[in-house]
Amino acid sequence: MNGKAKVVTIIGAGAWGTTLGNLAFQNRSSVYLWSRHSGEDLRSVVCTADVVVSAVSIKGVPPTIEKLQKIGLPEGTILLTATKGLDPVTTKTAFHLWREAFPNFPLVVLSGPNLSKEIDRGLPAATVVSSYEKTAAETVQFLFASEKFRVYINDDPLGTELGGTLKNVMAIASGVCDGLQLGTNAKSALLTRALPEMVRVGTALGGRAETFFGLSGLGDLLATCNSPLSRNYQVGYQLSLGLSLAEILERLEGTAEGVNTTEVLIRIAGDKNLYVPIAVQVHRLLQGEITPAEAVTELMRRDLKSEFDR
Ligand SMILES: NC(=O)c1ccc[n+]([C@@H]2O[C@H](COP(=O)([O-])OP(=O)(O)OC[C@H]3O[C@@H](n4cnc5c(N)ncnc54)[C@H](OP(=O)(O)O)[C@@H]3O)[C@@H](O)[C@H]2O)c1
Ligand SMILES: O=P(O)(O)OC[C@H](O)CO
Repeated sequence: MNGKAKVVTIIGAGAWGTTLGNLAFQNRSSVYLWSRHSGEDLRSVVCTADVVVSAVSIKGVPPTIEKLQKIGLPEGTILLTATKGLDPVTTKTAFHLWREAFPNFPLVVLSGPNLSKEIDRGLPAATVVSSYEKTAAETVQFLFASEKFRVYINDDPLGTELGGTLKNVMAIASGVCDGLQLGTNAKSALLTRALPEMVRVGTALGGRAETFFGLSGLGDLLATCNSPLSRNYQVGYQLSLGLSLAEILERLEGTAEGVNTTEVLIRIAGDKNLYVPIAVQVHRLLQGEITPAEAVTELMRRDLKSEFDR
């Protein structure tokens, strides 16, 4: 299948699934946006699709995979995952879960600095689609690319996905930084130190270091850590105002994957002996063990070290 795909089924009618559906529709694809609440038969909309997109949050990935395994997809269907999270049970990324479940299907990751509300307004943005199968990546590239949405490809799906996943933890820290009005120097220091922390974890989990310096790593870090549109940033910002995590999540519009990702990341870091000082403080903050101000103090009073150590 070359050029623009004709039939796209998007599983998950949340903010991101809806935005991706609109992008594909504007490119003249036939788009089915499927939600658990739509009442539509999933089998009928996936079995006719050239591309099946999973735009569900990480907690929805295992049940979605289970449904599709029961249905059985036609050979050659391209699977595209747009989730940015870590599975709390296995600690795996969505790419890993999809790969294990559908080893013989072309699998593509989409990740980048993509705040859906900006894309919905028609503002220009760029993203990355990544796959070990270049033809599948190119098909997805043409499926979504437009003058408003520039789509790059690469062949590091894990690194691409982990950039988008790990930056959510940093976005919570960034929201705290802004909420406490710590200033531009502090924000710059935080984001600059966040990137090597992401690289350390991301490469330990199989991503390539260079990928984290691209759109799906640094690009998404900058977008999410600087925008009040980010749900993860909002969590950090509101924690800094003294709200409890439970209060924040109750009022939050949509999913903040970083809350779960932080917890899983701390487990991974413990198992693999990875140095993740920012994530540790975000975790303690989310657990209610320390205040936002104490988290900042803890980061500032660590042993002095060489800039490029560990
Ligand atoms: N919003 C963005 O700007 C953006 C951009 C890039 C990436 N992402 C990523 O895309 C993913 C979805 O984000 P979102 O913004 O669309 O979230 P959202 O608006 O909160 O929607 C949640 C989505 O997850 C699905 N879901 C939740 N629990 C599920 C379960 N138990 N079983 C099956 N499906 C379940 C929902 O499916 P139903 O429709 O069936 O309810 C819905 O599609 C996240 O990993 C996020 O990090 C979001
Ligand atoms: O609203 P957030 O924090 O999930 O961020 C949305 C996207 O991941 C930004 O690229």
